[in-house]
Amino acid sequence: MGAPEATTDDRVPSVIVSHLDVVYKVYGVGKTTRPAPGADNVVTRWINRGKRHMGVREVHAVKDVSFIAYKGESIGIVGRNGSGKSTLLRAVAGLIPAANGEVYHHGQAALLGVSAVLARQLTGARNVFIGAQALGLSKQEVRERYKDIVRFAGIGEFINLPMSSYSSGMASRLRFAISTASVPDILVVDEALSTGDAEFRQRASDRIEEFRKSAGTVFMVSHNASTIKAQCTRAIWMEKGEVVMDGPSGEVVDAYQAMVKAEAEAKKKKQQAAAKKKQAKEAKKRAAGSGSDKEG
Ligand SMILES: Nc1ncnc2c1ncn2[C@@H]1O[C@H](COP(=O)(O)OP(=O)(O)OP(=O)(O)O)[C@@H](O)[C@H]1O
Repeated sequence: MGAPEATTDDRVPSVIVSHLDVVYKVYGVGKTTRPAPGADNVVTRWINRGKRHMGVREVHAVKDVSFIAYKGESIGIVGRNGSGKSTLLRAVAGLIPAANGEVYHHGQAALLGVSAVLARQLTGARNVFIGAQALGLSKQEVRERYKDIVRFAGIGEFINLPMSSYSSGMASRLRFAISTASVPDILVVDEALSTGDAEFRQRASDRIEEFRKSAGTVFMVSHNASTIKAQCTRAIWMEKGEVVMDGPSGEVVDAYQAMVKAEAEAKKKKQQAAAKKKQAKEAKKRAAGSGSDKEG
């Protein structure tokens, strides 16, 4: 299925993904390279000296993906584990290079997540400054927004304690609050809404919705398909690195969930059939055993 029909002609593209391929190279897997049979002689060994090539495995995580995202859209990516959702988001945020194809941005893209720069041994307060500055805010801007960030995180006095003493919910709330202190044109959210309590999730989704309405573009991944349905205007279903469906979030999520359900039912049926077969085999064995006992 193609991208959703334009409802108006004045939609403004924010991200254009054109025939995008992302390939990971995993080094050090498999066997060392061996010379071809018959070629293992002094000369080839000398030529290959020092080249103890470990195998390189390529993982083609995103395959020939194309779509256009518009301002004011929130796009959820659904798909099973390993289907390429996070890789696609990271490529959209400009964090992974394309092996082929292009990603064009109209505006600044940022992955929601400052985890990499935060330090667990430092206080939440210190991390607010580190994280917000990493997002490009000046010290003065962080000072101005500090109270808002802390209020949004809702962690009270804990802000003055090291982050290592936080529960995972508290840490993720603070990360979210810091990450959204500076709002880019294109916001990429990777599973941020799955943590925290219901109240925080609501506030987080309100913040994302506000951002979308102010003509930003939001991309998000969530393993919870209902989050995508509730939060997004559009969804893209990925399967083995390829786009299976792209359209209104309700339709795409329903189709994805129907596939997951059908697969689970088929698996259950297969397991039941296998169990039945095993039972029949055991019964046959027992019957044969008792027959030979009688004979004996
Ligand atoms: N850094 C990496 N190096 C090598 N392979 C990777 C790397 N990151 C992801 N992959 C592989 O790329 C494929 C897509 O992974 P990706 O994390 O994008 O999928 P996903 O749909 O987000 O998965 P999940 O739902 O489990 O988070 C998988 O086969 C994964 O093993």
